[in-house]
Amino acid sequence: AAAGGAAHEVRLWARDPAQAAAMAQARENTRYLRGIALPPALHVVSGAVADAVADADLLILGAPMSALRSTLQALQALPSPAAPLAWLCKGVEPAHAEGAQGLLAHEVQAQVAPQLRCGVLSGPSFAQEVARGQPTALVAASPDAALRALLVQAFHGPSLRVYANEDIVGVEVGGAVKNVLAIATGLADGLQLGLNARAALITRGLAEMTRFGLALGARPETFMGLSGLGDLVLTATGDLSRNRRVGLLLAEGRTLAQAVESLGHVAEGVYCARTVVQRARHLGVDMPIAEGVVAVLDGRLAPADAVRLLMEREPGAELG
Ligand SMILES: NC(=O)C1=CN([C@@H]2O[C@H](COP(=O)(O)OP(=O)(O)OC[C@H]3O[C@@H](n4cnc5c(N)ncnc54)[C@H](O)[C@@H]3O)[C@@H](O)[C@H]2O)C=CC1
Ligand SMILES: O=C(CO)COP(=O)(O)O
Repeated sequence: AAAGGAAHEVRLWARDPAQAAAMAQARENTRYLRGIALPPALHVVSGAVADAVADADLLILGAPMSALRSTLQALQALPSPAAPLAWLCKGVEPAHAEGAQGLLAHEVQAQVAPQLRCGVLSGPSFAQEVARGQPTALVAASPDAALRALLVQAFHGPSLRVYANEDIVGVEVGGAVKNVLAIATGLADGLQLGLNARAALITRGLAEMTRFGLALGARPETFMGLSGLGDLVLTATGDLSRNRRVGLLLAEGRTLAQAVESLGHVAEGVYCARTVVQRARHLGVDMPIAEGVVAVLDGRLAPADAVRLLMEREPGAELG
């Protein structure tokens, strides 16, 4: 990464020592980013988390939502306070033993590591394109203005524009819900329902995302930004999306297990769709497209029947 012309010294910690050793030796992450050389200023390490984060100025968590709570707990348990942290996770936390359902990442952090200075980096950003240096715009969200500025300064560069937003609720809702909606457009495209159907799903999906976010205290404008409309358009239409590919595979007649197996990577929408819908119901928010996705994922509805039920709903006001 380059900021203000200066290269950062970056330590990439991987939990699997064998994987870390292979990356360090090949100077490439062959599983995720084949053909892209790791920059010389990036050092791959594994072992104790405390050693990996020692002396760091900024921590970035590039792992799925399922890893967030345990990672925050590990940072909270360090003998000296950890550096500020930004996560890349897009989703809501699955149900867990303490009973809370569908927490956003900053809500998990407030529970387990409230002293940590935290934020999220989000927005339309397929990893392969970012790694190739293709132009990308991101959003850095945190209630902490100094951390937003630190993230912008650290990541803004010739191929990466980073905008700051204080609305972490809206940014995290956008990142979570767009994954569920990308499964929906994958289903529709897999069924060859046409471009009109896809545009309708994206637009009415954005309305669902916005209703859900407003009920959680987000600002409406955030959903018109990079982490809302921006990431929704990317993920719902771009075939690099794992969530969209799950929808395409289900529409071909694959089972969910087969679809997940053939992807080989995490599609967060598969894990968070049910909890998003449960939390929305609890808040009294109507999310018919997300409900349809859950019914398909659960095997209660065939993809074509889910679309038919959406079309058969009572007519309503567009802005209602
Ligand atoms: N891949 C992409 O293009 C983008 C992904 N995201 C989001 O970032 C998050 C991570 O995405 P990916 O890297 O694609 O996910 P991934 O699931 O493919 O893998 C991330 C890495 O995290 C590791 N990991 C999993 N659990 C862990 C744990 N408990 N402790 C330490 N490491 C652990 C995995 O072994 C893997 O190496 C997701 O929430 C995703 O929605 C956001 C923007 C773009
Ligand atoms: O979040 C992403 C792009 O912004 C990646 O989307 P997928 O997880 O669907 O691949």
